[in-house]
Amino acid sequence: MAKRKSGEPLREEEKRRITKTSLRQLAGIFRFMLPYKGLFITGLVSLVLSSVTLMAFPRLSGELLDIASGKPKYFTSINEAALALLAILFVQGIFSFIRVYTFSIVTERGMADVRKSIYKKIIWMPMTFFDNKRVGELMSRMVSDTETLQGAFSFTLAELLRQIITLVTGTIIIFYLAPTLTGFMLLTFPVIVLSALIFGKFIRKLSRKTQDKLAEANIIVEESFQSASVVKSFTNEIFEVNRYSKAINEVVGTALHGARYRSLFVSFIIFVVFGGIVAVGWYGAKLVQVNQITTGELFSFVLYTSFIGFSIAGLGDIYSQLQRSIGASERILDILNEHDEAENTESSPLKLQGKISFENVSFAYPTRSELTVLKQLNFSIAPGEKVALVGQSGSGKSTIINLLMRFYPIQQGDIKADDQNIYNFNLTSYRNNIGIVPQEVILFGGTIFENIAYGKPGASADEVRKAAQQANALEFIERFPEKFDTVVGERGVKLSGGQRQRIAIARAILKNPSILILDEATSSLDAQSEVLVQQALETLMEGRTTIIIAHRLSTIKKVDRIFVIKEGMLAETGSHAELTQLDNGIYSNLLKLQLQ
Ligand SMILES: Nc1ncnc2c1ncn2[C@@H]1O[C@H](COP(=O)(O)OP(=O)(O)OP(=O)(O)O)[C@@H](O)[C@H]1O
Repeated sequence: MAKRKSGEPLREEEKRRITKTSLRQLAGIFRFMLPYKGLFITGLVSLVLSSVTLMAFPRLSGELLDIASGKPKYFTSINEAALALLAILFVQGIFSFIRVYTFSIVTERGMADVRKSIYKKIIWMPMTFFDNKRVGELMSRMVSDTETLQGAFSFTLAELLRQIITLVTGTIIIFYLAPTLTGFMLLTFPVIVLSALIFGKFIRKLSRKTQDKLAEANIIVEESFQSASVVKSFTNEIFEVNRYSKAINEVVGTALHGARYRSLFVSFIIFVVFGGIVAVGWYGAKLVQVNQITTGELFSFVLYTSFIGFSIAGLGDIYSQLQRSIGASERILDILNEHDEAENTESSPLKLQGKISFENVSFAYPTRSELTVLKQLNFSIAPGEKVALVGQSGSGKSTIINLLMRFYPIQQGDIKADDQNIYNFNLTSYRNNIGIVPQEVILFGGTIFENIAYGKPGASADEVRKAAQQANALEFIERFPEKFDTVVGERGVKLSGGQRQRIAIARAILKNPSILILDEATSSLDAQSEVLVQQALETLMEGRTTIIIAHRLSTIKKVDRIFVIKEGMLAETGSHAELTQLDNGIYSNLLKLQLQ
């Protein structure tokens, strides 16, 4: 997710009206700053003091000129005035240091708390949440929204306050210093501000168009790089180059169209602003001539107005930063207010025997409520029994496992473990009793040791070694130069499919669950790996209730019972021998197909 720079025009979805309610949204995030409120207030006070102190600077600079021309007001010598200026710089330096440092502490710590809270929230969300959200979207919540807020708390809010202080005190001082000149200047002001605002808005619209075009071109890059194999297999390199060139040419066209107006805008602004300066300078010089103000006062006036001018110019950017921050805090609060699965009760030790029963279970995924995936499903599996789920793709096998894992709430019926409703257990205690060896083994980027110990965080080296041995993994691990410390995953050694499966088996052995779920890999391993994996699985299955989503004949033959699932219902049950005897049975037909 690209970081949005300040000064970049806001996208339509980033626009937020700054109202009481939207500011309250931003304030909602403030609760994360509350633990550091003492520091935050110190920062605020330092900010006010440093801004106010700095406002003495233009006046004292003017005083230097007045002393030189023999019309001193506050000091008698240039040296004295220069020393006072240095003292002011020094004092405001101290205040600025305190402000920046305290704000940094508050935002770094506060935002770390926000990040931890979002992460904790998301990782505890139920599966339905992950079905609805894309990982990229969640990442941007974690990365760019928190970054925007960090900017808001460490910089934007402070800047807003500083600009307002400068604007208000600056205007009061120039009114006091040279009322007629200020009056004259204020007359020229609306013309400059209004024309800049109207023209500026038009220019921003144009530059947003360029950005949209650039985004379109970037999508082509992203898509084609991600699907490089598709591009190549269709030999569409030239087609893609042309597509990208066309998109980039459009960017240039739109950008140049905008550039014409931007160039006009820049020369216009320079003319108007400097025109204003000339007008004020002309009028100021006349006032000096008739001794209504001193040269020093005119100089101070010019400095103050430039301070004020910069503040006004900065406010526009701060306004869009604030809008962006309100959007970010809205999205973050939305996530933080979601209902997660974290339970208030401590997980207690629970050791199930492993009896499983589905009683009249009907289910539709929350994201596709119109499709009933499981229909009045009934079955019971005895402790230690081995069952294979067989059925066509989409028949509902994985769904049965998802429900057993309590990934989704069911709409009808009961799922029981050891004759108790599974929804009555503490979720963590319950899931601790189930081990899964998935079809696609996903290893984390750490070492082999860490990946096996994932099954039992805090496991000792001996336990991990023993699990690896039982999973037939020890031999290949020992052959790596770094043994258990070998880094797997994205970087480092890539493990073969069979090796990855054995790591997953070792992980499950270490977890020592009463209920085991094996989702057989569809892609076949070479004969030797297959034997090693099978042996490891048999060790793993010993004494555990096992449900296998079966694809291989060799596994199916060995199980106690086979459940044939058809369209979310149990169509046939029995042992391999029993089901093969059925004339025109689904299982026997499937078998014939496989054998063919
Ligand atoms: N997360 C989900 N959200 C919505 N619908 C889903 C979800 N997961 C699966 N489905 C739908 O539920 C039905 C059953 O899918 P399921 O994954 O249980 O089938 P399966 O028998 O395991 O298939 P396969 O052998 O291909 O893995 C399918 O129609 C599928 O499209």
